[in-house]
Amino acid sequence: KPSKAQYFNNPMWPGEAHSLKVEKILYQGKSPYQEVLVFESSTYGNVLVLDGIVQLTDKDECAYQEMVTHLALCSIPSPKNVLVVGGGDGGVLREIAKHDSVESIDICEIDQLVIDVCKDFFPRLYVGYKDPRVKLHVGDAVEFLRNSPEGKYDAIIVDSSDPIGPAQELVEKPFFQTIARALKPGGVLSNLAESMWLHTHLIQDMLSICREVFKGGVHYAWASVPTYPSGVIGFLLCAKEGPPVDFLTPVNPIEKIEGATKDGREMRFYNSEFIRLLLFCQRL
Ligand SMILES: NCCCN[C@H]1CC[C@H](N)CC1
Repeated sequence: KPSKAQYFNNPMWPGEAHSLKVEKILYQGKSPYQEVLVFESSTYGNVLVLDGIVQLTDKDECAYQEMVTHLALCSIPSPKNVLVVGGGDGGVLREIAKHDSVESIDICEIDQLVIDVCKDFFPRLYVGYKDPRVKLHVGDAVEFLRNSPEGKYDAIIVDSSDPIGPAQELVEKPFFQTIARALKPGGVLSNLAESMWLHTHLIQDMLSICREVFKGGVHYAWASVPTYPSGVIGFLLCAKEGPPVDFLTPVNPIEKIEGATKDGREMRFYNSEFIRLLLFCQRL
């Protein structure tokens, strides 16, 4: 059991710690990559923790999964081939599946244990794997992307853990170059991009790398996720050179997705009013 002092030692957020009241430990184990913990909290439902870092909770996962997915997929007219890097819990798969234009969804997750644990304890996320368009690859995403055909994907979503440990190389230039190579001209990337309160230097580094690699434009967006440090998480929205992409003027009919309340496709966070507000702010 870590000492109280050790709680403040995470290099991603030194000097701060976050706590949730634990009702019951549901799973505790270790994969070749990380320690995996699932517990039932008193106020946020079930919680997934990897190497001591909260990855998602039942209550607020919708904000992250919807935003990291729809900010990208709503910015291109009709996404067909989509790749998820990481995302082993299945939440992003669930969100991608709401887009009828999508024909194939590849997912490359390095840790099979994360998938197995989410199957048992996060059914509302694991439902993403039920979609027949999903093809799961368990392995290293850098390797997977290197072997992917050039220009295969309309959109790539990098839903990784923090850039320490297994995900360290996912914020370096070679990785973004392999992403750009795998995207179609005018294809889009939505990439986890940490907190603007805590990681400004990392975000600046990622922005400058992405501005070199993605000539179609780079934007930083964020969402409120109360159980992430500082209560917000960011996303880098990048477009590969080609047909113009305007992230602030969604071309993919959001109403069509939101309107489809059939079979539980309603949104719990993302909505077109919100985007219009963003548009409005952007044009002030
Ligand atoms: N699909 C949920 C993945 C969560 N991604 C990360 C979890 C840890 C956070 N500090 C940053 C986002």
